[in-house]
Amino acid sequence: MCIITYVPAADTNRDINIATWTIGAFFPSANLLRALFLTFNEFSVLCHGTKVASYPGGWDVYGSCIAYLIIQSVLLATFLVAYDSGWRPAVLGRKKHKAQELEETDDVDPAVYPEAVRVEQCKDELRVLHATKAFGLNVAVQDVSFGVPKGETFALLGPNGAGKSTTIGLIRGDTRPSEGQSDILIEDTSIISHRAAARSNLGVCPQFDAMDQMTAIEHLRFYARARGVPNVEHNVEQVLHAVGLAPFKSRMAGKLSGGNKRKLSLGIALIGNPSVVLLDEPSSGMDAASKRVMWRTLRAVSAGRSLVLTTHSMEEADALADRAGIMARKMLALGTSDQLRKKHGDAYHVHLVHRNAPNTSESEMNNIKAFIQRTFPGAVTEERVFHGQLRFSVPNDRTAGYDDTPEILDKSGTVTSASPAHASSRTGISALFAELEASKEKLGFEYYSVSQATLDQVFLSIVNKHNVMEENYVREHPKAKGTVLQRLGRGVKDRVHLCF
Ligand SMILES: Nc1ncnc2c1ncn2[C@@H]1O[C@H](COP(=O)(O)OP(=O)(O)OP(=O)(O)O)[C@@H](O)[C@H]1O
Repeated sequence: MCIITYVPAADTNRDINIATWTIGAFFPSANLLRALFLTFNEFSVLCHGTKVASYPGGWDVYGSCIAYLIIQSVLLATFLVAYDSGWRPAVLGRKKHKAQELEETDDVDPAVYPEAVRVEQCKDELRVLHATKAFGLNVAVQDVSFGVPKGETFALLGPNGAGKSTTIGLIRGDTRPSEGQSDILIEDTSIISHRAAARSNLGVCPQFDAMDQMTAIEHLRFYARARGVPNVEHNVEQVLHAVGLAPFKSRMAGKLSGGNKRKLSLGIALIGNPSVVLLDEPSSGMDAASKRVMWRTLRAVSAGRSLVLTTHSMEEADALADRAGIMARKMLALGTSDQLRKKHGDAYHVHLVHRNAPNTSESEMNNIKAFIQRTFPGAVTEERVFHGQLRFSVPNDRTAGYDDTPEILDKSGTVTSASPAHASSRTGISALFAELEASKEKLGFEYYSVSQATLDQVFLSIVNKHNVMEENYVREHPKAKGTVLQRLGRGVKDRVHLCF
């Protein structure tokens, strides 16, 4: 339009040709547009002076468009294949840099470093090495390292915005790390430099079910063919049975229940029998019963594979994972549930109910509080007493809290001192029970329960310790005191496991 408006009429044809050839050299769509102009002889592009061009294959007719499109197809297809296989021109190379610096300045759980060292040399099916990803100035994942050997389920936990999905994106090869030292190896093949080869051993169950207008079995066949599985029918049947979808195989995917849709997503991830499977919130949106069916399915399919699971449900992580990593941008803590409990939730939580509840007097409750302070040094008692009920937590290693002559309550209710030998024996859950039983009658509490820290409490304890803020919270509440999780933590009540 600009050419027609501003260029003298005698030069219009020449300038339209120059413009469409120049733009067409870079954009395939410009060649299609020129071909359209030629077809309808728009702006008289098909005319040579007063005559219509006689040979359609000429350079100034369709020849230039066809030649440009052929060259562009070859170049772009080559670039696409190269890009997909992980190749990058040197100028776009990732910055060589500073994982070492990050390590030296970080203040994280000491268990994280041995894992980073172990994963450098081990033969785990999945190895994440110094994964780092920044979006502009926002560092979403910083120097995260972990390995998942065959047969292990690893749970990646963290608050919203902690970088879990970004880590999964890095493992999938969809997101490229920002740092030169980062690498992700699947069966010793780098997803960064050999994406297609590494992905042949990787299955992904995404957070949201991506279903098409096909039945369950058609979905599995489609993905089996797309992955180049040799014996499609056999593989599909195996997967249908493994995930328990055989009775629904002929149902349209859109008409499956929420739980069965998740199972179909899991089935798609298992097509081709990959050795590493990523599960992004596998039971999100499922009710309690379906969740448990899903967990059973996951346990059944986990044998002989490395599973990485992201979840917000500590219960799920506790039920499925052999090890868990708690992250908020960087890895904050890592270990088995028991190791994490021991390190970050090493306390027994006790819940007492007085026999006169709910009409208990203040002095009766004060007596119990005084008993707790005397008998369990280091115990933390909740300030509020709920109608004759009281909660307190006792550090597991209570020996450390005793002085040389600790006090205990004898049968007559008077305070006596214990020998050091007695003190050293008063550790562990059995000693806790013994002390509670010995004083139960005198102090008048009728029921009590003792539970270990849950993974929820461990999680809260870790993120509180590291002062982790939920994403956007600072922006919206600049004057807020403490982390969101601290505030949540104040409301969290201990769970009761053993009742007497
Ligand atoms: N494509 C992107 N562009 C810019 N920033 C991004 C992008 N993807 C993620 N981020 C940022 O990276 C950080 C980590 O996000 P991520 O989605 O990995 O967290 P998450 O732990 O998976 O959170 P959630 O549990 O809520 O899913 C966030 O601050 C997010 O805003």
